[in-house]
Amino acid sequence: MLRFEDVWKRFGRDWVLKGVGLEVERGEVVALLGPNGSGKTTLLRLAAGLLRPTRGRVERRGEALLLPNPPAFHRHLTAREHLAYDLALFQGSGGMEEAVGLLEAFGLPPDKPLLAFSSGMRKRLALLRLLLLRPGVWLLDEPETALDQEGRRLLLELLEEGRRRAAVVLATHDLDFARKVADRTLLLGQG
Ligand SMILES: Nc1ncnc2c1ncn2[C@@H]1O[C@H](COP(=O)(O)OP(=O)(O)OP(=O)(O)O)[C@@H](O)[C@H]1O
Repeated sequence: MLRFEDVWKRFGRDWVLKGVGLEVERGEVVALLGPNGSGKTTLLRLAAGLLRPTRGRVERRGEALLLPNPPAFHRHLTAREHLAYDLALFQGSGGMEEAVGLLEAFGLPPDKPLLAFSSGMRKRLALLRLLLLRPGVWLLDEPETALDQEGRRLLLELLEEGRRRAAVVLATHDLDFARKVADRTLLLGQG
């Protein structure tokens, strides 16, 4: 579903990624590890097609959804309005009835503007979009942050679902979390 072939990325004079190779198929969860500034977010943005490699190739089959950290939303919309907007943009996704059911299951108020959501609530909404919009490639930037215990439980369940439906790449600083959820890890920032 996702393939990086000898990918190099430079910003100005600084090389952030140097010859990254990566292949992720449906059914696999790969964790990106590495210190601050080692290029994890850059790799996710390349995978999403938001950046181009300076050298090398990035290939992807199917739609990708990037969950940035913190999640980015149109803050004046309510959760229900935002999901209606998302559904209009994404092909092959679920319907509004499913959206409302998921909001309930994730404990989120449908009619409150998102600017009144806490950071954990925004994170939950971002995770919910993965189930609703059904992308083939899930790109998650520090998905475990801002979540309470119940939110973390939802995330672990969601990643099991992700493993069934998609190719999943996630960036994290939490080694225990990476060990628990990932089939493989890729360590960035090593020379
Ligand atoms: N658009 C950009 N323009 C210039 N430099 C950038 C840009 N995006 C990222 N960088 C630089 O690339 C390097 C890698 O950044 P990136 O955000 O990918 O790291 P990261 O591993 O995700 O870090 P963190 O763990 O802090 O989230 C940093 O030095 C950063 O300043």
